[in-house]
Amino acid sequence: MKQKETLLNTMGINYAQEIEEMGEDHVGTSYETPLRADAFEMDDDLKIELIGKHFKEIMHIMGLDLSDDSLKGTPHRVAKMYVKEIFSGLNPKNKPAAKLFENKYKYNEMLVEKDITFFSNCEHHFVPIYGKAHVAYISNGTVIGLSKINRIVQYFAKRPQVQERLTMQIGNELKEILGTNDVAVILDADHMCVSSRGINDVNSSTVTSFYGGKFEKDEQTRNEFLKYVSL
Ligand SMILES: Nc1nc2c(ncn2[C@@H]2O[C@H](COP(=O)(O)OP(=O)(O)OP(=O)(O)O)[C@@H](O)[C@H]2O)c(=O)[nH]1
Ligand SMILES: [Zn+2]
Repeated sequence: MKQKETLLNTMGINYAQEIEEMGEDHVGTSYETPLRADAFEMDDDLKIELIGKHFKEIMHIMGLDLSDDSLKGTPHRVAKMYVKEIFSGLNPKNKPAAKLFENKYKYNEMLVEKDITFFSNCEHHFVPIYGKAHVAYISNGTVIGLSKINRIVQYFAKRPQVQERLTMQIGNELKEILGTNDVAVILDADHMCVSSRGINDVNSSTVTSFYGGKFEKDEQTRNEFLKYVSL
């Protein structure tokens, strides 16, 4: 109960003032998602309750009749979807465990996991970004379970994102887990904030890349990766 009271106090005008007073301090300076230090003091159930309340208010302001039986469950549905699904990657407790193996078979070539479908959301408009991720690494004695590469991509995608940061978060996470700089990531994605609104361009897509170690320094290694990836 105390938790709820304290946290409710952070939700209104005071919260907005607090952010303003912090100025640029609350903005992340690196590839980390800019999160406040108290981001996970609230548990998921409370987050769902509060987001639902605010979403209901948004729908009410738009003039929608919340007694309509198709609309009345929407605030809770959206809140649950935000916390448990499309933004669940904000919470480090949802980070996938990386199953690692010893590279006993001494496979020393690059491994490419390509065409990993991902869904994310643009942090500027909160509408979908969706596309393919292509990931490569060269083992430094450790091998990662293939599905864990997909899971790492999905984990960082499930945040409000810009594509550049998503690319770097995936690349840096793999470097850390695998203990090697020899990691490459390419994302090729469509932004619905560009296609379904605004400039309404349905044909353009965005390509971003991350090259570490040999992928950065050695053109032949990079070209080999690019050969496997069809954009
Ligand atoms: N660099 C980058 N920009 C993005 C990404 N996703 C969306 N954007 C852009 O963020 C910008 C936000 O610009 P604003 O001018 O504040 O927003 P807006 O008025 O809705 O702009 P329009 O989309 O041009 O209508 C837009 O140009 C988006 O295309 C991303 O992943 N990376
Ligand atoms: Zn956008």
